[in-house]
Amino acid sequence: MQLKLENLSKQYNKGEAYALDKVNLDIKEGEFISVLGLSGSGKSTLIRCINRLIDPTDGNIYFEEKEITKLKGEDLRLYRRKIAMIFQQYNLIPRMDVITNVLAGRFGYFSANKIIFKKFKSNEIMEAEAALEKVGLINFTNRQVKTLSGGQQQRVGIARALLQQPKMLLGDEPVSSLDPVTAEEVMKLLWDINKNQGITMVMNLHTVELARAYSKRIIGINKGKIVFDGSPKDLYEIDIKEIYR
Ligand SMILES: Nc1ncnc2c1ncn2[C@@H]1O[C@H](COP(=O)(O)OP(=O)(O)OP(=O)(O)O)[C@@H](O)[C@H]1O
Repeated sequence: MQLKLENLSKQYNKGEAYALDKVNLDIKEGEFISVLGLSGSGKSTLIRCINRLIDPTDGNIYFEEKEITKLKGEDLRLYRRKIAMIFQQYNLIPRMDVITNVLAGRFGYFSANKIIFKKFKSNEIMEAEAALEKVGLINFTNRQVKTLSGGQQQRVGIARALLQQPKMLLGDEPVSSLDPVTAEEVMKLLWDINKNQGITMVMNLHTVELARAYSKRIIGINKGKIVFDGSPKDLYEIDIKEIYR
């Protein structure tokens, strides 16, 4: 198993409802998983616990058989390099050019200052160009990010994630800000990367249609609990009602 969650719970504030409630989940290397649920159901909390952007209140997380629930410092940094993330609002530096934004992937989770003052080596630049080639943006390396369309910006986000050479890619509603056609194109790109590079995908998605079309496994969350875990063909109307109840 690549990732194992055992009774994972998250309560942000004492007395409040649990955002995640005793979640158990096994993820194999190379899976393409979509996570569905209402706004506030706990989708973001789930993926942010996986990459330890937030600390779970209870339970355990194992990655490649190693417990990572309480990693700190350098160990946590090394773990996070293996788990890349893409976001609904892309989280790029709009004023900077495409290639610099991609090179930020070198830092895993980056700070703008570090990038501005960093001199990159030629092999790092070649890697960034290769990532841009993969996402179809090789002719945009010197363009300021803010001049790109939403779909192109998310491609930059994906290229940046690839530069981390991750084993798993997490997406927090990565196509929710895009029009339906562009959303499909970005999903197709993620699907290709999953197929060709074997990177495990866990994507929070906002439509059942996208989840059905691009993932092999769908996880439905309602009020912090997993209420569906199966293949798209086993997702019936009654399951969808349960997820969006
Ligand atoms: N930093 C926080 N502090 C307190 N409560 C939080 C925090 N982040 C999330 N929550 C709460 O935890 C619950 C789950 O939120 P989460 O963001 O994980 O849901 P989601 O399914 O990703 O929703 P959305 O699609 O709207 O982002 C919600 O009730 C939310 O209000």
